[in-house]
Parts: sequence; C-alpha cells; structure tokens
Amino acid sequence: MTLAHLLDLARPHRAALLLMVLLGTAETGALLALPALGGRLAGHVLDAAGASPLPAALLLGLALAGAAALRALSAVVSGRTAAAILAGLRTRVHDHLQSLPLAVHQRHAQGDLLALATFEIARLGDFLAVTLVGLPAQLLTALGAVVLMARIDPGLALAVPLAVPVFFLALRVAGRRLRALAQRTQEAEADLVAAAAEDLALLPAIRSFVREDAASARFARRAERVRELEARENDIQATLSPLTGLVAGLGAVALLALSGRGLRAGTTSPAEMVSLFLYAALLTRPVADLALVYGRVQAARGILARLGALLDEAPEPGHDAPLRMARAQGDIAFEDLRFAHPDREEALRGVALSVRAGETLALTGPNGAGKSTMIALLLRFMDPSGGAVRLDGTDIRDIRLADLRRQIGWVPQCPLLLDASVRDNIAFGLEGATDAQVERAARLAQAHDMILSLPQGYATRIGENGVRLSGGQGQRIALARALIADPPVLVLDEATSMFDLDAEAAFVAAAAAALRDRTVILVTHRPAMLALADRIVTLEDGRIVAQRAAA
Ligand SMILES: Nc1ncnc2c1ncn2[C@@H]1O[C@H](COP(=O)(O)OP(=O)(O)OP(=O)(O)O)[C@@H](O)[C@H]1O
Repeated sequence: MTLAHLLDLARPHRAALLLMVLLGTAETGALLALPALGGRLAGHVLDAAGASPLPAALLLGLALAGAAALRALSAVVSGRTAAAILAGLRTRVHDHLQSLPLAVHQRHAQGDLLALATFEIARLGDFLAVTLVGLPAQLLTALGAVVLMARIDPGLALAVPLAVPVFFLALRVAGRRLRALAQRTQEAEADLVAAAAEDLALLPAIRSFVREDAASARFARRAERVRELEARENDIQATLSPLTGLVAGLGAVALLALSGRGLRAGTTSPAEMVSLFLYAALLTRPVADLALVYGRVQAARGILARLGALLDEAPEPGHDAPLRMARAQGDIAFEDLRFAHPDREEALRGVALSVRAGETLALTGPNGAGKSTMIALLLRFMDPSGGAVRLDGTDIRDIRLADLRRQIGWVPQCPLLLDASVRDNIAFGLEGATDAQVERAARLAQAHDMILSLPQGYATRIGENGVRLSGGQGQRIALARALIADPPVLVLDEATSMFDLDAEAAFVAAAAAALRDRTVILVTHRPAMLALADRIVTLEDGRIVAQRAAA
C-alpha cells in the first residue's frame, strides 16, 4: 500500500471527489473574500462622514453565510465519500483474507487480522476526511491569504514564509516520534483484540481450569500498554497543536507590530490594515490544523503499511488454473508425496497411494501420522514440496481450484458450522439447495430424525460453530452438508468420532447409500468405520507402513 491502493479504491468516486475539489475551491474563494470585505466595512466604519456601512456589512454577512454553507456541503460530501471508500476497502480486505492460503492465516493471530480489518480501517476514516477535503482547501486558503497580503504590503507577506521552516522542523521532530508511537499503539491494540477473542473462544476451558484471574491479568496488562502508548501519543498531539497555534499567534502579533510601519508611512490605509489582520487570522487556522493533519497522516501511514503488507500476500494459487472439470470419475493418486509444515520436520515422507474410483479407503494410523495433512493436500489447502496429487490422472495443480474442490465433499475433524439454522448449514454445501435436497442429505447422513427432535427442527439455530448442539449432532449436520452436492469424492476426517454407537451403527448400516458411486476416504480409528472400507491403509510418521484389503 499503498496510496496507490487507496487511489484505486477512490476511482469509482471520481465525481464526488471532483465535487469536493470544486466545493473546496469555492469555499476558499469565499474565505479569501472575507478579509477584503471586512477591510471595506472597517473603512466605512472608520470614516464617520462617509456612506452607510450597511451594504458592506450585508456583503460581508453574505460571504460568511456562503463560506459556512460551502463548508457544510463539502463536509457532507467528504464524509460520505470517505465512508464509501472505507466500505470498499473493508470488503477488499475481507475478500483478500478469504483468498489467502491457510498457511498465511496460521501465521497470524485471528484477533490481529480482525483488528486490522475493523477498527484500524475505521481510523483511516479520520485520515481520509481530513486529507481528502480539509488539506487541499486549507493549503489553498493559506497560499491565497499570503498572495493577497502581498498585494497590500509585500514586505510583510514575504515575512510569512520565513516562519515555514520553524513549523517544518517542529513537525518533523514530533512526526517521527508520532509515527513510531502510532505503529506501536496499533500493534498493542491488535494484541488486545487477540486476547479478547481468545478469552471468549476459550471461555469454557478458562472456567473449568479456573484461569479467570490469569485471563483478566493478561487482558489488563495489554489494556494498560494500550493506555500508556495512547497517553504518550495524546501528549505529543496535545502539545503540538497549541504550540503551532502559539507560533502562528505570535506571528500575527509581529504582523500587527510591523504593519504600523506602512500606516505611518501612509502606504497602508486603516481599512487595508484591518484586511491584513483578517488575512493573518485566516492563516492561523490552517497552520494550527497542520499539526492535527500531520498526526493523522503518521497514524495512517502505520495502518497503510500493515494493510499493504497483508494485501501484498499472494492469494491461493490455482484460481486461474487452465483445466475446467465438470464431474470427476474419482480416481485419486498420491504420488511420492512430500510435505513439511513451515518450520517443521516433514509430515509426509514420500507417500504413494492410489484410490480407484468408487473405492472406499480407510486411512488409519497414530496421531500426527500425517493423515489430515494428506487430506489438506488433496483439497489443495497447500501444495506439496515433492510429488503430486492427481485426480483422474490430472495433477490437481492444473485444475481450476473451485472445480477441484467441488468434486470433494469434506467433513473436517471439527465440524466448522455457521451460526445459522440447521437447514442453512446443510444448504451451505450446495448453492441454491432446495428443502427437499436438504432433507435428502440429512436422511443420508442419519441426521433427519435427530434434527426433527430439535426444538424447531430444521429451523433451529445452532449457535456459533454449533455450540447449541452436541458434538455428534454437529458432525451429522456436517456430514449432510458434505453429501448434499452429491460429490464424486467424499472425505470423512474422523467424521463420526462423536457419533454414539447406535448412530454409528445406523450410519454404517445405511452407509451403502451415502458411499455408493463415489470414491470415499475415511480417516478413522473406529472399527465400525474400518469395516466400511474396501481397503485399509496405515500411515505412520509420514509413511505408509501397512495396507490390507478389508475382511
Ligand atoms: N498447521 C500446522 N503447522 C505445523 N505443523 C502441523 C500443522 N498441522 C499439522 N502439523 C504437524 O504435522 C504432523 C501431521 O499432522 P496431521 O494432522 O496430518 O496428523 P494426523 O495423522 O491427521 O493426526 P490425528 O490422528 O491426530 O488427527 C504432526 O506432526 C503435526 O504436529
């Protein structure tokens, strides 16, 4: 990131941005007219014998009203545009997170990504609103004020730019510290969100092991760190604004003192002097605000850098792979498959295994043998470091990713369910699924009767990841979800481990219907499930150590 990314997101709002520029320029024009009109009014007021000051006063009032109206309009347009750009950015970050390889997600704490995708992006809103509209208009106002001052008293106007290096220096010194602080604050806030997310997810474990105090202490420590960093950031901001305001004020005083010179020499009229003061006043606002803008820019740079690093992570490969696949036969081959998780020893050390279309294969072996890793490679959650996985003879890396995954109905070890109704959870497996299809899949998964016994049947909401269900009920819904699309390949990773014996027996008895006409890989230790297999393969320490046809 990533100003380029932001500009990219701003592109659809070109019309609004142009309107903002026009409004900002018009407001600047109105603001710059104020000192001239103020000077004219002062001239009438000071000239007791002159014409009535009323028309000049009216004109000044009109200009004030115009500036206020333009200010309000540009604030409305800029606020809305900034919000629209942010909405686009949020969606983009969400979609990018969805597209990243699982390995990238495993490298980051979820809370960290959550913080970035939500409130850190919200902070960019301040930055956008200030810089998009405020900054150009304010700079234009400052520049215009100096130029118009120069028309009255060139010497004085020339003195104004002399103050610029002083501001620049102060902002640079403070800015460097602000940027470092802003970055640390954001990291500390992300840690805080991560702790909150983990404490909520682990609540039952925290209760059962009586770790409430430890969780509270950890959270309080992180909250304290955020407080301390925010306080330091705030202190710098709090001093910077009044400080720049003070310098600007002192400048105005100097101006006042110096302008007497022109008045005495007769080169400046009293009315022009009033105009000069008003221009000086007009100058102080942008100058004092500069510190605020600067602080926001520093904070935004940290967020943009973090967002940029995330957006630069490459999405999963394979979405544009050349080969489309409508429906596979279901021949699967693992060829001399090797894979190591990051910073780990090899989990698969040359696995060679063919599964014929229509075959039911049981994969068994001790914990950590590499069974789930094989399944993850088949689903192409990651790519092997050696060897290949083939579907119907084609290296799966050549198959369009979505097409590959649509061939495989997967029931993971932990069911990964939506906080929605039973029906919606099963229908998740097939876009546009009808109620009849949902019920058919539920019957195949031996889940229909169980679902009818829930308080609202298929309409029962099951809570986040199925917390309002038993483990076995959740697994049966996950099984129905995998079956609903009638995939040619079905992968059950310990998918019945929490079934009660009756349910498992019922599933096994009825499994013929669910397993028929597809290739099935059962990762299991359960004898009842092993009995379903045509062949049993035992994996140990990343290698196949035994194979036998089922009895
Ligand atoms: N995301 C990961 N990052 C690092 N190492 C991992 C990761 N997932 C698994 N591993 C390691 O890879 C090895 C194989 O794990 P895998 O989950 O494939 O085993 P498994 O045979 O499915 O075991 P289980 O029967 O316990 O489910 C283990 O040593 C495990 O610690």
